[in-house]
Amino acid sequence: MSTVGNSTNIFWHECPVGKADRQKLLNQQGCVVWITGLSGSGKSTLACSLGRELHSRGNLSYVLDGDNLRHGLNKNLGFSPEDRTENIRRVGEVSKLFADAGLICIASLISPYRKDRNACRALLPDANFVEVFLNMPLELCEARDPKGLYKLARAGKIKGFTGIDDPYEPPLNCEIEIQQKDGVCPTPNEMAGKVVSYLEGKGFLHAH
Ligand SMILES: Nc1ncnc2c1ncn2[C@@H]1O[C@H](COP(=O)(O)OS(=O)(=O)O)[C@@H](OP(=O)(O)O)[C@H]1O
Ligand SMILES: Nc1ncnc2c1ncn2[C@@H]1O[C@H](COP(=O)(O)OP(=O)(O)O)[C@@H](O)[C@H]1O
Repeated sequence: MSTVGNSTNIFWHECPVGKADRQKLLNQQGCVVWITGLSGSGKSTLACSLGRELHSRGNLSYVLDGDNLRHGLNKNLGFSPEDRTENIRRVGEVSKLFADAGLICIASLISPYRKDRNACRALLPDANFVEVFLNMPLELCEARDPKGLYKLARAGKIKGFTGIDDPYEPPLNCEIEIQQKDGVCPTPNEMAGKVVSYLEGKGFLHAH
């Protein structure tokens, strides 16, 4: 019996079917691919491309996209520092559950604060958290501006927009960094290929 946070007198109930059993069934290792970067850097594009590639290889994955989760699980949260932290905390916990289910969980959120991403990492065995930094220049993201949000932020109509008047803290030790090469961004397929190669190399795409 123990106390966790505000929960008192709680127990942990162990089930007979565990992570190892599910991984065997799925023939893969559960993990979290955490994609971070500015709005417009290509997070959702990479998440979808990676999801498609894994699906075609027979691997089960699930995409947790920041924008989409704010339509449900996180719809009571805004973009204050406290709300962003709570947003990332919740998605970190959900990602942990998906990884425990044996899936390749693909989380794509701006997740601008290093300490929040590191807290998500700390929920899992370190090797099972694969941080992917979409390191695209602000100028490129702003030029893309598919939702017109940078324009609104520059006009002062959105306050606290990441990269404009709100901080983004780049990772110091991520597993994968995706950058432009000679001023050219890799294609979505190339970006996904880089992540698949990493997962393959680490043995996540097969049962051990
Ligand atoms: N103030 C502000 N700053 C940044 N982004 C904003 C803001 N207001 C709305 N949006 C839209 O919300 C999307 C980011 O949501 P996230 O949950 O990923 O953000 S965070 O991780 O909590 O910072 C983000 O989507 P992406 O472009 O997919 O990143 C924006 O469309
Ligand atoms: N690798 C890429 N090459 C060219 N365009 C891209 C690439 N990745 C994303 N885009 C485009 O950039 C815009 C922003 O991508 P998106 O995935 O929505 O970013 P985010 O989820 O980080 O906001 C979209 O219009 C998308 O088509």
